[in-house]
Amino acid sequence: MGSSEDHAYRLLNDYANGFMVSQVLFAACELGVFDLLAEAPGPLDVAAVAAGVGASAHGTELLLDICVSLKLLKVETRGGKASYRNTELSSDYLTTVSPTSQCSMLKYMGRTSYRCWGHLADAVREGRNQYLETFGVPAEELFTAIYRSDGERLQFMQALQEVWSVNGRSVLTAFDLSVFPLMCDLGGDFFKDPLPEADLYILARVLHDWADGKCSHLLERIYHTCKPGGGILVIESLLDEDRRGPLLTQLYSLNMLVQTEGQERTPTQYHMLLSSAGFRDFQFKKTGAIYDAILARK
Ligand SMILES: C[S@@+](CC[C@H](N)C(=O)[O-])C[C@H]1O[C@@H](n2cnc3c(N)ncnc32)[C@H](O)[C@@H]1O
Repeated sequence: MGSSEDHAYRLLNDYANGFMVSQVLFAACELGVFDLLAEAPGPLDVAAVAAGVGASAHGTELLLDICVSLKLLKVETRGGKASYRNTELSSDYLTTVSPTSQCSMLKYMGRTSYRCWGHLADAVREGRNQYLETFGVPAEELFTAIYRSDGERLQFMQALQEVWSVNGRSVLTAFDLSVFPLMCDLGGDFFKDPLPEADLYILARVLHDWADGKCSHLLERIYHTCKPGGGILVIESLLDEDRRGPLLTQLYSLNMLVQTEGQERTPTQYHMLLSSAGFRDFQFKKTGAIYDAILARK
């Protein structure tokens, strides 16, 4: 007990040091390490990477070697000189040119979510998001901090799309949507503006931002505008019914606490919200990927 050989102690250390791994990813993307290596004609040494990303040689060397340990980079040493190149993982997901790039998502997480998570204990204590403490923005303005500049707005938009470049297929093929000729992804102010008439309304990662009252208000508005026989496709990460998993969805729910007014929900919770708004024929599909799909009909 209590020795560094102890499994429990190692696990504790892994958990405690996990934030450093996230920061390595965020920083390497922010500095453009993977893009530089993707554009280079061959592997680059520390001095070339440091010069290319405008960073210190010492810091760059530490960062690159950790990336090797994390399997984000490969290193080869010739004549005592180390040269680095991207692995398949970083080429696929960490270079901006890749169609499955997650760079904007990681930059958004580093610049926005991570900063809110720094106030997690307060969020738990107070049961509300931490925008005021983190960005000086009123807690009820959920998207003011995220859209705090044109650059951040664009970054967030790209981040949203990046997730679907990897996860889109599994949620859009969960149900046969060919019976819905006219689909609508809502824009404008969906709480106030008139909604366009459609056969299918897609609400992806929207309900998890809001408390039950606002979700019900939005779903009732959609129900009233939806064509008879039409439907609603809700795309969210579903919690297990006992709310004790999956771990990633539990973490997302905590993220909703620090960043929104909402939470991740179980299939039963979504069923209740949808049926009280009038929707019937509730079906849900766990896709096995990060996001799941729910379909209900008018
Ligand atoms: C978590 S994002 C999900 C976006 C997109 N559906 C996706 O899955 O990639 C939530 C979106 O809701 C939008 N939003 C927030 N309040 C809104 C409102 N009152 N009317 C319309 N859109 C709103 C935000 O701008 C943001 O783009």
